[in-house]
Amino acid sequence: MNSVLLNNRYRILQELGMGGFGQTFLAEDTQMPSKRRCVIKQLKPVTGNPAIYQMVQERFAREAAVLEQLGDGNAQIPKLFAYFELEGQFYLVQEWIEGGTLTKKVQTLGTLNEAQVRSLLMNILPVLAYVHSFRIVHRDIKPDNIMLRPSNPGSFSPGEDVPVLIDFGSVKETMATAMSSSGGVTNSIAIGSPGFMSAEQAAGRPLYSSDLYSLGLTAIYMLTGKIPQEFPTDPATGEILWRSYAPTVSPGLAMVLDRATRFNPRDRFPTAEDMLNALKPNVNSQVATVAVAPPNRAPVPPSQVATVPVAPANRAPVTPPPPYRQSSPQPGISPRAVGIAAAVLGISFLIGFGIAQDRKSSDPPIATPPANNPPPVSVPPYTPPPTQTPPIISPPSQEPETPPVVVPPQEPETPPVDVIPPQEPETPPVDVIPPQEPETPPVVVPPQEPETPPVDVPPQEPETPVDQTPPSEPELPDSTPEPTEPVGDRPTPEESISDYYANINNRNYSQAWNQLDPRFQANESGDYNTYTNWWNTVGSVNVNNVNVVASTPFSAIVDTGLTYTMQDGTISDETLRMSLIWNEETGTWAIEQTSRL
Ligand SMILES: Nc1ncnc2c1ncn2[C@@H]1O[C@H](COP(=O)(O)OP(=O)(O)OP(=O)(O)O)[C@@H](O)[C@H]1O
Repeated sequence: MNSVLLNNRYRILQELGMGGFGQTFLAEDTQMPSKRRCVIKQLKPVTGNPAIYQMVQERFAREAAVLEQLGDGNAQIPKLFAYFELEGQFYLVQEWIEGGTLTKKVQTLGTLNEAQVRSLLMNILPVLAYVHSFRIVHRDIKPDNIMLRPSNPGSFSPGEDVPVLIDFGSVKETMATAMSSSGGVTNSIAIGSPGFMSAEQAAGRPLYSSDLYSLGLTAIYMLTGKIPQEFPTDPATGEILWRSYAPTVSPGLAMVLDRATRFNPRDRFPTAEDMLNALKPNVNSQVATVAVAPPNRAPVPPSQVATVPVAPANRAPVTPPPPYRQSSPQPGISPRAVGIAAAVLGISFLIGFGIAQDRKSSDPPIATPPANNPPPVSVPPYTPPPTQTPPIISPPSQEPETPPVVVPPQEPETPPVDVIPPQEPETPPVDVIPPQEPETPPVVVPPQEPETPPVDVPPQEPETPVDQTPPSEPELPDSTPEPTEPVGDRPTPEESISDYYANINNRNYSQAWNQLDPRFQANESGDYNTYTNWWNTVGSVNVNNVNVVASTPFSAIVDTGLTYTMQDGTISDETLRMSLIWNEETGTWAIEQTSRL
C-alpha cells in the first residue's frame, strides 16, 4: 500500500476507515515540498447508469466547490486541497486534522464533565451556524465526525482542544444517486448515522435543526458515554430519557440538550445561534422557562416556526393547529421508532440535480453558497434562513396585516407528535428532492393528505387545517442557466408554469391543484379548500416571465415573475423561484416547492 501513488501524486500511508461509500486514507502529497499529510476520501457512486453517473459527476464537482469554500472560510472545517475522479470513483483530498475524534476521547479518557461539554458546544455551534449560512445541513453530526485538534499540537489536554467538523454527508448523498425503477432519479439511502439521525432526516428531509438534534445527542454521549440507542425512550414523545445517566448535569444544560433533541423539529432550537445563546449563562433563565413546558409544548419563537400563510390576508385566523395533522400516537410505537422505520425502509427520494441540494439539502446540501463569502469562524455570518417563504398559492405582500400563521408560544392542545413533520419551520436545506415516485411515499406523510389526489375531483377537505410550514428556498445552482428544450412531446417547464396559472385564472383549481407535487400539497399548500379559498381572493394573476435557472430531464428550477390583481383591486408583484420535478408516469412537471425571491 505504501508504494501506491494515487493520481500520480498521493502516497497512501494508512487506511483510516471504510464506510458505505468507500475508504478513507491518510496520505502524503508527494508534490508538495513538505510532503504534507492529507486525508483522501474515496467515494464510489452506486449507479452504473451512464446518465446518472454524469449527474453524479456534476454534483460532485459542485459539492467539492462548496467544500472548498467551507474549508477556506473556517478553520474548524478541513480544507479541501483537491478533488478528482479516477476509474469511476471520486476522491476528495482534505487537510489532515491532527488529533482524535470525540468517540476516541470518551473511549480513552472517559466521559466529559459539564464544563467540557459546554465548551465543546460553544466551540462547535458557531461552525454549524457557519455551515448553515451556506444553506447546507451537515447531516452526519456524531462523535465520530467531530475531531479534537489540540490547540497546541502535541498536547491533548482537555479544554484546549478545538473541535473540527469532518465528513459532510452531502457528498455521500450524491454518491447514492441512482435510477429508480420508474426511470427517475432517486436517492435511496438516507445519509446519517442511526441513533444520531433525526426522524425527519431519516425520511429524507433534513433541516438545520436536524444537525442540532444530532449535536444534542452527541453532547449527551459525551456526558454519559452512551449512544442514543442505549437509552430508554419516552413512549409518548419518542425522546430519549437520558438525564438519570448524567445526574450531575445542571438543569440549564439539561434543558438545552432536551430542547435540541426534541422529536418534533418545531420544538427544537431553530438555529445554531439560538442554541448557542441558550448556553450562555445569562439566558439560562430563559431556557429554563421554556423547558418548563411539557416536552412537546416547548414554546418556540415564532421566527423559527413561522408557518406559511396559505389563506388570504383577511381570512379567518387559523386556529392554532397541531404541529402535525396526525392521529394520536399508537400505543407502543414511538415517533422515534417511526422515524427509524422510515430510514430502514429505505425510502426513495428523488434527487434533483441541484434543486434541493442546492436548494440546499436535497441534493445538496450543497447548494450554492451565498454570494458573499462568509466571514471567519469567530464571527460566523449566520443569516437566519427564511422562515416565511411563501407558498406558490399566496400572493406576497398582499396581506401585511395577517401575519403568517405561527405556532403559538404555548400549544396546550398540541398532541404528542408522532410523525415527522412534513416540512420544517426553518427553511431547510433540502437535499433531498421529494419523491418522484408516488407509489413509494415517505413513511411520514400525514395520513389525511391524499398523496395523489384524484385528477378531476378535488380532494376532500381535511378536518383540520394543515399546519403550514414554508417551503425551503431553493439555492441557486451553480450550473449555468440553460434554456429548456422540448424533450419529445414533453411540455417544457415554462409551459407547465404558464399552464398552471392559466388554470388558476380560469378557476380550474382542481387541475391547478393537481399540478402541485403531492408532497407540496401535503406540506405546504394546505388543504384543497384553503387553497381554493385563497385563490378566490385573487382576481387574476399575470405571468410576466418565466426564466429557467437550471434544468435536467428530471428537475428544473425556474424563476417566475408574477403580478397579482386581487379581487379588491390591489396589485402586487412577486418573483417566485419554483422547483419542478418531472413525473414520468403522468408525463407532467409537478411544482415541487417555491420560494419568494
Ligand atoms: N480530515 C481528517 N483528518 C484526520 N482524520 C480524518 C479526517 N477525515 C476523516 N478522518 C479519520 O478517518 C476516519 C474515517 O473517515 P470518515 O469518517 O470520513 O469515513 P468513514 O467513517 O470510514 O466512512 P463514512 O464516510 O461512510 O462515514 C474518521 O473517523 C477519522 O478518524
